[in-house]
Amino acid sequence: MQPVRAAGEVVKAVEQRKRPEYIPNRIDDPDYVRIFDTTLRDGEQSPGATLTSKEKLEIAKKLSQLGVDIIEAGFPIASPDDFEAVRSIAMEVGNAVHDDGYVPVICGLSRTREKDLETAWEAVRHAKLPRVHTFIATSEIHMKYKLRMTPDEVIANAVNAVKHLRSMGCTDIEFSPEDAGRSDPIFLYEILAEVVKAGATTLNIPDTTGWTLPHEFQGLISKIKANTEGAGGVIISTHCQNDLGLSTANSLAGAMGGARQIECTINGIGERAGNASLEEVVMAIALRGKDQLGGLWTGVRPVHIAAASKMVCDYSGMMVQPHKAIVGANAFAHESGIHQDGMLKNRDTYEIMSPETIGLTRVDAAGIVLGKHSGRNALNTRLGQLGFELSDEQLNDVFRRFKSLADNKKNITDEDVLALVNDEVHQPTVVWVLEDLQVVCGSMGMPTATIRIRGPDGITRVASSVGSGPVDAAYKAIDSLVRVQAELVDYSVNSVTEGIEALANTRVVIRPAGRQADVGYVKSYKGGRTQRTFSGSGADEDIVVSSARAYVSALNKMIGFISAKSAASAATAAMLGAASSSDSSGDESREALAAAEA
Ligand SMILES: CC(=O)SCCNC(=O)CCNC(=O)[C@H](O)C(C)(C)COP(=O)(O)OP(=O)(O)OC[C@H]1O[C@@H](n2cnc3c(N)ncnc32)[C@H](O)[C@@H]1OP(=O)(O)O
Ligand SMILES: CC(C)C(=O)C(=O)O
Repeated sequence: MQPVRAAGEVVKAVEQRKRPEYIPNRIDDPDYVRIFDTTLRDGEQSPGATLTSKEKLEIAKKLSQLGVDIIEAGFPIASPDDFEAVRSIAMEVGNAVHDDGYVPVICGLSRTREKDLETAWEAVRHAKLPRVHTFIATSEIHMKYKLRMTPDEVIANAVNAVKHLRSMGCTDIEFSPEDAGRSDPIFLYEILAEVVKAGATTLNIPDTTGWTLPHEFQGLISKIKANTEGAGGVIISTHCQNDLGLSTANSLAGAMGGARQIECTINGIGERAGNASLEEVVMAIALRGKDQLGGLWTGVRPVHIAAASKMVCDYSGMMVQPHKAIVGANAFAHESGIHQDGMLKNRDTYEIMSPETIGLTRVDAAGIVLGKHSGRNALNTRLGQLGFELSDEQLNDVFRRFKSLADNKKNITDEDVLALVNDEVHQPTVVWVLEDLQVVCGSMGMPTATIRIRGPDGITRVASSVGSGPVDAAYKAIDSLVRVQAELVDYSVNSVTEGIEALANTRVVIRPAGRQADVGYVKSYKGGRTQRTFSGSGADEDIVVSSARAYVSALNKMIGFISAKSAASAATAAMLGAASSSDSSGDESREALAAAEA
């Protein structure tokens, strides 16, 4: 087994290896696999992923930093903008030679038509290492229905295209028999042999519809390799679409079958279900190349993967799902208790690579995300980071409440944890009880709330207020009677039952503000101090009522804490609402409180 810390060393060692000199139809190291990135061509074919020329140029620079061998920059005949994007990438990125002599090959895609080929060559030819990639379909269904050509016409088109490229001075020529995965292998051998004779230097084998299985694709590649070997030097390449979710597996199987170029995209974006994901292919080879893939290696520097992934997400608008391998938000996050316990004891228990390997740094060394499945060890560790040392008994109490909170709230934040501890330690000694609430709201006029609330002295008071919305109006009405100053830190609503009459469960977190702002801080593990917070929850079919209940409950806890600190003062007594008037209006109660405060 390759332990993870040692895997980090393996990655570093790969990064320090010098890639073989670039020769189109030959690689002097038999284990070196070229990475051909087609994010800007196949990736841009993802519905809705259109990129501007400027974005393409930025991505190409990032790909060069990542160290991919070939950048397929676009399909120049597709539009003047595509042409310009490919041309500027060829001029700029294709001439920016790195200190170690590496510069990416810049490639443009083209049909077999002369005008396409000329446009593609014109777009790339100023790069230091220009390549044109031409293709034509070879499966029966494509030839018959799409191209409406006989197999002989397809061969003639392919051969003429390669010859035309040669005649223009292009010496790095990739040819793809589109839909090879569903083509007759005998026909493939025939057309591939012809294009190699005509001058093709790379034979790319596209599984255009993601139809093949790994063992099948490996077999196809090894037979193609055996059949073309006699034709002279040529590199075999894979291009696997992901329709059955097998693109990475098929690409690796292709490499095991003898392919020495893998086509892939950042985040696996591409036509339909996408393409093989660069980060998956590269990391699989980096981590398992030595022991399981016959010593294969690539020139990609994994430490730039996270940044490249983020850039492609941002520019293409194609978000990565949270559980995406390598680059998903959860790829290095651990939520369940048993895993968190393992991670805290030794990170190799649940991680086969560290996030730093792909250029990520994480705040929490063990990648712990508190949630429904967390255990005591994880919670206690986070509490320790937040500056708390709890007895076993206190931990058990907090843990019980933590579990019930996690049942209703997806993400448990540090604020939640702080509020739980504070709530547990500072139970309310005085209680305001929300009796009634009425709101008027809608698209006309000012949202208004009227509340009837009973104070700790047993007296019921009424107040009204306007606000920016019904919840805000209700909170302001409550504030006018319960005279503590609080700032809302967090507000969340979950429906705890299904259907139209679902029960809304609201949770708020508040902290003392204004005159009370200075009451009690805890040390934060990020440095500095964190103010105490107090949480409250309320449930009701009416979302405003549940919000008001949650707020009153949090206020009660905060008042309990403040009163414990200064129980004897008259001002505190007033603040707690211990005024003597009975069933009064908001104004009367405010006057009574003001008098008591004086
Ligand atoms: C598997 C792949 O991913 S291949 C790459 C796919 N990418 C793209 O298509 C994106 C860019 N494409 C485009 O902008 C346009 O399709 C263009 C500019 C290339 C062509 O546009 P149009 O000339 O209007 O043709 P249109 O797209 O409608 O049809 C494609 C034509 O190319 C032909 N064709 C398809 N592949 C090839 C090929 N490899 N070689 C020659 N002709 C081909 C088709 O048979 C069809 O011909 P027809 O019009 O005589 O029936
Ligand atoms: C142009 C070729 C390589 C392609 O994208 C495919 O067949 O999927």
